[in-house]
Amino acid sequence: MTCTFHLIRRHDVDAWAGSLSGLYGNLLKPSLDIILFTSQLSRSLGVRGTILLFLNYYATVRILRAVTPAFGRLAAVEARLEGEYRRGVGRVGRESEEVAFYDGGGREKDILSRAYLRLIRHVNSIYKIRIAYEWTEDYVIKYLWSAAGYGLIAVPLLFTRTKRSLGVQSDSSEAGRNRARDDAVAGRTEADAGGRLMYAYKDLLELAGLTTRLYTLISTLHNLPRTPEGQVNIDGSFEVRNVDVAIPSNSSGEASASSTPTSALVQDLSFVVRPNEHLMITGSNGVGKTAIARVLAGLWSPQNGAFASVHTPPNAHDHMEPSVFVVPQRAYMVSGSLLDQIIYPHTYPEFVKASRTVDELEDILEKVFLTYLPEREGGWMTKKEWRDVLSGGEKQRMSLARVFYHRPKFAILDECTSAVSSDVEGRMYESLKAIGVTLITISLRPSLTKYHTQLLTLNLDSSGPAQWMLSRVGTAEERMEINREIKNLEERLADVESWEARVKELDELLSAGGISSSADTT
Ligand SMILES: Nc1ncnc2c1ncn2[C@@H]1O[C@H](COP(=O)(O)OP(=O)(O)OP(=O)(O)O)[C@@H](O)[C@H]1O
Repeated sequence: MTCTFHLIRRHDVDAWAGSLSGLYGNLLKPSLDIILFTSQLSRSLGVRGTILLFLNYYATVRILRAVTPAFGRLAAVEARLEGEYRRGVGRVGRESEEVAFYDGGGREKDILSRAYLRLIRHVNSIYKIRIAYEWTEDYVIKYLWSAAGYGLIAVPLLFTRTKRSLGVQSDSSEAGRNRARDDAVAGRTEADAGGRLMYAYKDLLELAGLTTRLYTLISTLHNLPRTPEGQVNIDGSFEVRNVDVAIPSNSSGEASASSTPTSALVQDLSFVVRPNEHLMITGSNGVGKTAIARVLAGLWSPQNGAFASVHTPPNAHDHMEPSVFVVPQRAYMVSGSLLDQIIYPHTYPEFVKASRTVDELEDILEKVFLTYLPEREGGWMTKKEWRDVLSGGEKQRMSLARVFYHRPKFAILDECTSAVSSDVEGRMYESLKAIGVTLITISLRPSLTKYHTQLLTLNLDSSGPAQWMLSRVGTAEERMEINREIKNLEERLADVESWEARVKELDELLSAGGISSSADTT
């Protein structure tokens, strides 16, 4: 029994706790080492001690099982939320120009903030659950097992009548061993502190890297060019005067003061688009058509110093709808429901606040030939990755649906119907004009010219900026009148031959009958 007393000591108790932790960590399956350990220990503990030991195992497992949260499910939800947030950040980064054209910054910030808050709330809830769980785990494993250990140590004392003097002797030698062990622990702790300092250095380096990244982000944001001050034309026209269109030349994006003629894509551009006078901008690839759209939308500063100006019509009084709406070349689909696609960059609460209705949206879908979509996709509130679900032509028609929804005074359409068939394209253009939207279309399709009244043609010039020419297209009535006149003249030209033949006949008659012609008489 004395032997038992020596064998079961504090470090044995610690070892049990460690083994149990390992056992629990291995999903409660008895591992080989715990079986060996228990069998060894049972020799010293006897039958009662072993039964108590197993009862303790059982109690611990039941308690930990009862308090263990579903960590697997929590981790899966965390991964999904983090994925959603990162996908959102990636989308905005990748399609930043489209978002800027739509003026959708606020909407995107709202979407990303919501995704971030959902993630952070979930992570915080995991931390809270983890604290409660780890607290319970520590208490059960440390204290329940310590208590059990001491109980087992007491077994020989409680159930035998041997002399305690032996225990006293052993105590004094035990105290010596304990001191030695404490010294060893102190030494280990110092070494451990040194190790922690090294880890702290690594953490500091990581922190410095993150700080640099943050600094770069803040200084880049700080250096961004100020959005050009919008000048408003009270008469409601869109006016561009003496503007040089050039690629922003430095990282700060400021219009280059030394903007030489060679750096400008188009030089000294001027035109006025009055309401219902539609302008088409055409020219070969890379000539600078989209660059003009960027200047018109206020993304690039107009250059040419004080001479340059871009005047836009004033926004609506309630600021709910913009006076100018841009549909970019690449169709942009926002994350959200089918309804969100049409009302973008508005949110659903804004849609409700503006008293707009689903019936209106159905009318709009009719105008862009997408009436089948809500039924096919399972309703207006269906959420999908629309970028992948809709075809190229469907995405472009959805982009045009936004113009029908927002009804701006001017719509800048940057080759946004290139994947739509010509007849459908023409009908959509007619519908837009019918609701009073003035079009500024960028296109390479000559078939679109007839929907416009002015044509701005850009011609590439290898020696410098593109040459531009503004011409009048004419209304449909004017074109019909000209056609009528041409037909009339052609009909009259067809009679020329018969008139010539008659003149010849008359000449022959005069010469044969001796009748002198009026010309001869005179
Ligand atoms: N951000 C930029 N940085 C550098 N070069 C640019 C930038 N944006 C446009 N460019 C260049 O400016 C020129 C005009 O581009 P732009 O997109 O306006 O052409 P485009 O006439 O619209 O052509 P396309 O018909 O192919 O759409 C191109 O040579 C293009 O490479």
